[in-house]
Amino acid sequence: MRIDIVTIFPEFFRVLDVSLLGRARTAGLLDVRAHDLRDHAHDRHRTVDDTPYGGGAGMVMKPEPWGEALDGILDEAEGAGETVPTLIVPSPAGEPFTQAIAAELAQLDHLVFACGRYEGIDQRVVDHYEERMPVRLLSLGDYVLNGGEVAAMAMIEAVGRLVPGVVGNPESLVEESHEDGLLEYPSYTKPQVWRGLEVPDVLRSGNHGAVAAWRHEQRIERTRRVRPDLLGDDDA
Ligand SMILES: OB(O)c1ccc2cc[nH]c2c1
Repeated sequence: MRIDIVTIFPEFFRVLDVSLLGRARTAGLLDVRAHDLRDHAHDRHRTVDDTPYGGGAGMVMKPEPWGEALDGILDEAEGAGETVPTLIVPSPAGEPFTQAIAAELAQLDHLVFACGRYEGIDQRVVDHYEERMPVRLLSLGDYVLNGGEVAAMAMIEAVGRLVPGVVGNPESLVEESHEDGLLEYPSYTKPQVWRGLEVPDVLRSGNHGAVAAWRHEQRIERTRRVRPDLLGDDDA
């Protein structure tokens, strides 16, 4: 999977050179490229924002630098005969980003993240590129960050780890929270007793069926307690 990120803070994404995603990049499973939006602003001050039409506080990101940056990525993909990438725009006004959407995006060949700042990106950028490629406005949750970079980082990690081969043992992706609508079961490791707290006996029983049943019940109980909204009416 190729991932392009357009941002005024490309250095923010250097962290993707380490850990799991760093190894995936080295292995050629992920090709992540951060682009500086200011490289596409050609005035002396490399201006990427301006005052909002209609007034109001703050600044809006100008459409021209975005057009040049996104055209460059699109034209390269089209010139190489590649599939049209999907544009992801992190936004508090977007649809909630979920594990299901992460799994859906992990099937694609090429994602482009447009990281806004200030009061956001001129709406005509989304309107224009909806004519050329799939566009998804996605929100991390019902809160507001100062820009799209943190949200993009979270989404890239959630998607990237689902790309086949990135996680060494695919089994570790099964029964994770939200993978199948339930939260994950509690996990334990040695020592058997820690500060007077014991590991549940069933986990040391060697009875795999009993362990599986206990874990499933724990998932339902935890989901019912913490996230009843994830359960259907007859399970809540
Ligand atoms: O909360 B967010 O996901 C988010 C995304 C993009 C921008 C741009 C300016 N503020 C933003 C907030």
